[in-house]
Amino acid sequence: MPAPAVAIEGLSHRYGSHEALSDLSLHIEEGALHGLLGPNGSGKTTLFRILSTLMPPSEGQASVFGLSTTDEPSAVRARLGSVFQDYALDENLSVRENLRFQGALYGLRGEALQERIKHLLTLFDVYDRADDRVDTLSGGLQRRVDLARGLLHRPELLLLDEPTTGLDPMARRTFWQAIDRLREDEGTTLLVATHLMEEAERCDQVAILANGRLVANGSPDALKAELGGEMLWIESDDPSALRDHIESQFGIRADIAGESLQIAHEDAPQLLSSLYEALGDHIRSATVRQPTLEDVFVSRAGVQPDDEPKGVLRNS
Ligand SMILES: Nc1ncnc2c1ncn2[C@@H]1O[C@H](COP(=O)(O)OP(=O)(O)OP(=O)(O)O)[C@@H](O)[C@H]1O
Repeated sequence: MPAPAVAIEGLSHRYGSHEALSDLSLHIEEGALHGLLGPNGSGKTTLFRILSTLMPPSEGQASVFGLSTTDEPSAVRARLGSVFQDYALDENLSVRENLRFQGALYGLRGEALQERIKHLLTLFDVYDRADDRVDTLSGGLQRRVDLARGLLHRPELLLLDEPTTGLDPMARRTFWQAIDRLREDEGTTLLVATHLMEEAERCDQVAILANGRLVANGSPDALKAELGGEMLWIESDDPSALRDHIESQFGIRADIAGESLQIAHEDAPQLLSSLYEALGDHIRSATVRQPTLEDVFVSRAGVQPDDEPKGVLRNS
């Protein structure tokens, strides 16, 4: 069997005494679009730094297509590309100049480099802006140029760290269309950190990190099915008091999500009528619905997804 695109075994990382990653094991199959979800500070960037060979882990190992990130870092770097939140473009240079410069760092030059630049910019629908300075492009276009930059050397694995932060919904959609074209065209394996549930829904597999630990991993449908049955959302003036009542009187788990309580149950309507009977005074309103990935996140990570960090990009 070929090695998986990424194999992470027993990975831990400490900054001083703070454990940012804790005994993480995870495989990413070749050709997959694998999402990485987690609250702020859950260890996503730390994992990306280790995978991209920027630092060794404190314990455990990670390999990319069978190559160890610590023992064979240059071979790993040749096979992976990264597009991180702070994009790596020089705003004072044109799109083409940026890509030529980046290509040269990977030993690409001449006709082959020109062709590769043209191919990627055309694939991502920005070729008509090739000779414009980067600072004249909208945020959405800059992200697509940065994506082209990360792909110049034909990496088989691409790490994307919150690639659409700061973009409006339209620019986000266009960015994801570019990703779809990339997968069709080059079959690239993608690991993408995101805080957006609709982006995680697009992934074949989703891993959820909380406090440096892997708390869930599977396809979005499988993760939702694991919650079991339907979701009951209850609004209350005092969700934590209501949770304590429910847990002690009914012996079932309830998670607090903002002003609501979230309960997964195989017969949520029946449970709701029992709750109304016993604790009606504490319930402001309630809804029953099919589980979403956000429900999975709340249940596994124990917190609600973070709000979008404030971006400074101009959109379109
Ligand atoms: N260089 C560092 N020195 C000390 N602590 C660090 C360092 N980098 C990260 N940390 C801590 O390690 C933990 C994991 O951080 P990391 O940046 O990997 O999380 P993250 O999931 O990427 O967060 P975010 O979504 O906010 O980018 C956090 O508690 C963070 O404060």
